[in-house]
Amino acid sequence: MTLPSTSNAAGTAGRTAPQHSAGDGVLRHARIGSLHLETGGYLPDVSLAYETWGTLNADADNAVLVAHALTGSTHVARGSSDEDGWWDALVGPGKTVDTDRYFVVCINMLGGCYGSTGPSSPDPQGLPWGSRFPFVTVRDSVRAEARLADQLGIRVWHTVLGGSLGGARALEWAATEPGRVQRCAVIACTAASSAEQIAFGQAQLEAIRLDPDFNGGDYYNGRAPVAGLGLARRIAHITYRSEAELEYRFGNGAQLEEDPLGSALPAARGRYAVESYLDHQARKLADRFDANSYLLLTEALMSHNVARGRGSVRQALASAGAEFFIAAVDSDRLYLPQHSYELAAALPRKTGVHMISAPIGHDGFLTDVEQIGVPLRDRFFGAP
Ligand SMILES: CC(=O)SCCNC(=O)CCNC(=O)[C@H](O)C(C)(C)COP(=O)(O)OP(=O)(O)OC[C@H]1O[C@@H](n2cnc3c(N)ncnc32)[C@H](O)[C@@H]1OP(=O)(O)O
Ligand SMILES: N[C@@H](CCO)C(=O)O
Repeated sequence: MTLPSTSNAAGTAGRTAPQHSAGDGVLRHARIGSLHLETGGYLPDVSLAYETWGTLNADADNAVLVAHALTGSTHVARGSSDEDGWWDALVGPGKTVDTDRYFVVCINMLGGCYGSTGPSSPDPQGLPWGSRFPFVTVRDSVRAEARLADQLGIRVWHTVLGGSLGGARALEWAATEPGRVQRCAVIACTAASSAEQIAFGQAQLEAIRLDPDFNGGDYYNGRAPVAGLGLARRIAHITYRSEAELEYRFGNGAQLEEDPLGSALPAARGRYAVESYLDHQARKLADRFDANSYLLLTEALMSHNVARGRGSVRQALASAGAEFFIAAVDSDRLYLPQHSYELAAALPRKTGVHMISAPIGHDGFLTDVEQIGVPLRDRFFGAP
């Protein structure tokens, strides 16, 4: 298994402001100090990985934070390396989030495996944290990200936006740091995880934990639990796609290259096309993601509840100074549009829900993101 870099080595020392205002989509690390976590855990030395694009202006009022989804990285847009970004259609020169005008920042979530301190990072003794890495919440990550914003000289975000887990982070930013978020876009996400979302998450967690190679989370000196992680991804991926899309693309047919004449019974051959597709998704994720980070971020998402400790959702967001943009995917069977309407109804100011019309389901917030380009530009990113 190839793991992305999880180095704790900070590219910038201590709490001094990094000397870069012009960004280029290059991975950087910032040490933000120790963190006491919401549920009692403690991390003595936290490093956050991030990328930036564009230039922070003299008034520092053009900074935009983009939050990635569950398995996303900091690479939201192309940079000097030309490697594709996961929201290239939305973020870049001349795009809705125009990197010629805005200073765009994307931070790997605390506990992730794209460079921020996570379970595969070394503890103070130099050993991987593994099973000893504490439970983190979306709120913990926001508190950590706020320290990085301080280091970058960003007192207030022009906009914070994200989809799915990234939407949860954006919403939590608006509630946790109400004075620091002017605009907030929550896409394909809700105010709190539902029972069904938690249930899907739990099945994924069990798949990983039951892999003998998981070893309670301490597997860094042995084989990684790729089978468990792959099974978790299969379960998740089914929820990310719609029944109609799977039917249209794969039906009940056999995997074609194994059955060029289309004559075999897939059941007899043991492999349907949709199985092959899920196997591919499983392998792809297991090749790029750490199982402990997958567990940790999934648990963080399961615990997402912007109202926790703040009364109702309405009360939690009452003091949020941000203007909101809420979007959902019409075919999403994981983050139901109805829940986005409920979130919109709880906001301090009347806000509609922009509907992304895509047949594929939840992943539509990635594959069809261009559909929010115009409304988001109209609402948040109009003329300078
Ligand atoms: C390094 C990083 O990737 S950072 C992370 C960035 N990504 C993110 O933030 C989100 C994570 N990404 C994703 O979830 C997905 O990549 C998405 C949602 C963006 C992709 O969605 P889509 O474009 O609809 O891709 P789709 O689900 O059709 O999958 C296509 C893949 O399935 C493969 N495939 C299609 N049918 C079959 C089949 N019958 N058997 C086997 N494989 C198949 C394709 O060959 C293709 O493979 P590839 O991705 O290796 O090129
Ligand atoms: N496909 C996305 C969906 C999560 O919302 C991901 O892997 O991050």
